[in-house]
Order: sequence, then C-alpha cells, then structure tokens
Amino acid sequence: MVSHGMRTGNNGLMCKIGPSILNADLSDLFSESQRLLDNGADYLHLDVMDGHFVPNLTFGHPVVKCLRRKIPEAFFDMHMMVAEPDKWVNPIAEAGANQYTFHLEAAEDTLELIRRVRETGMRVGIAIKPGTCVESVLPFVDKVDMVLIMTVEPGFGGQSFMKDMMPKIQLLRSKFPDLDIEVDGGVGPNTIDLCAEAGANMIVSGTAVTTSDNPRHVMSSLRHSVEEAIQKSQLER
Ligand SMILES: O=C(CO)[C@H](O)[C@H](O)COP(=O)(O)O
Repeated sequence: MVSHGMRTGNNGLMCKIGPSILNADLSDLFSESQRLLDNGADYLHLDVMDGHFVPNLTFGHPVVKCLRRKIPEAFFDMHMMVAEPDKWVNPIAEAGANQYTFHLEAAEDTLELIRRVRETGMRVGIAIKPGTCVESVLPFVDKVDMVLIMTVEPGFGGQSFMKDMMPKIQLLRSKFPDLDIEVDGGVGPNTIDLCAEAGANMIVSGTAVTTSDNPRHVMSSLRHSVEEAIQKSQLER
C-alpha cells in the first residue's frame, strides 16, 4: 500500500477533505466511496459504531477489508466509535486502514493503546466527544498524529453543528501549530469558516457532501475556505 503523508512541505499543514460515508447509500459502499474520491475527496472517513459506545451500528473490519480490495490506494481514516478500541486495532490494521482514531472516553490505558496502534503502522488519532474537555487530551497530543474534535454527539450523521466546540480547536492550534486537527459533525459550507478560522485542517463532512448533486463543488469550496484561513494565520505569525 502506498504511504499517505498527511502533511506537506516545510510550512506544516495542508488542508484535507475527508467525506464521511455514514449517510451515503451503504448498500453500494464501493460506488459511493469511489464517487467521492473521483470528485476530489482527499481521504475517506469511515465511521465504525458498535451499538455500545454510541447508540447506533454501522460496519466493521470485514467491510473495510472488502472496500480496501476494491479501493487499493485511498487513505482510510477510521473513526472508531467503539467501547473497546483496543480490541479492534489489529483487525482494522489487517483490513488495510491507514489511521486509527479512538475515543479518549473509551480508552482504558491511552498510552498503551497509542503504542499498539503505532506498532501496526497506522497513524494514531484521538477523538473527544463534545462533553469532554480539551485539557484531557493535552497529555497525549505529542504522541499522536491527529486530534479529532467532535462537533456533534457521536452516533448519527445529519445533526446540527456545535459551534461552542471551536475554543477547543483554537486552544489546540495555539499550542500545537503543526498538529493535524480534524473536525467532524455538521460541517458544511455554512459552518466551515468557523472551523477554518479556529484552526482545523482535516475536515470531515458527511451529509453536506453525500447529499449534494455536486459533491465536487462542495468539497472544493470547503477546501478553499480552510486554505484561505491557514494562509491568513501563517501570514499573521
Ligand atoms: O462521526 C459521525 C457521527 O458520529 C459522522 O462522521 C459525522 O456526523 C458526519 O456526518 P454529518 O456531516 O452529516 O454530521
């Protein structure tokens, strides 16, 4: 598998758009995923839900493995909304994932979990729910590749964006200029500016992209907004 660096050059960050296929037609996961990639997605954000950590079920490693066979190149960003994140590290790695993002709230031994994910060769992400304070993730930030700030309660697509999560992104960005910060939940053309100004550089957008007649246009306008905000903040430094 090709290696997928998520950073660029010596200026630090690059904006990436990773649509979530949660609200797409899951009976045709391959075509839906390919359509998003063909229309400019930088990566696929794959939401794994186990019915315990969140009150919903999606799919697991067998489905990811099948999708990987049909899509050998794309970056698979796994958002593991599961109660036992340690249990799925190896199956998800063997299925061909590139990044394993677990929830801090579900981790029993966070450092050990980070070590285990790294050992597989996957990038490591930590996600926090809206009710979790950003300070709780700070001790781990220098050991991971990405922090995911949830802007909805995890479990369902199509919810309203929680703009009061923006201070979490601002705080992380001020302390960690080179960190990949992902935002997920209710993100679309009307909410992207807030995320971009706060400092997010990895943008998950589900419903806004998958239900659009013109996903290429939606993704390129999301990207444009974030790139402008990154450039502006670099000029201000
Ligand atoms: O993690 C998620 C829900 O738990 C989804 O990735 C997220 O909600 C994306 O969908 P939308 O953009 O429709 O909110």
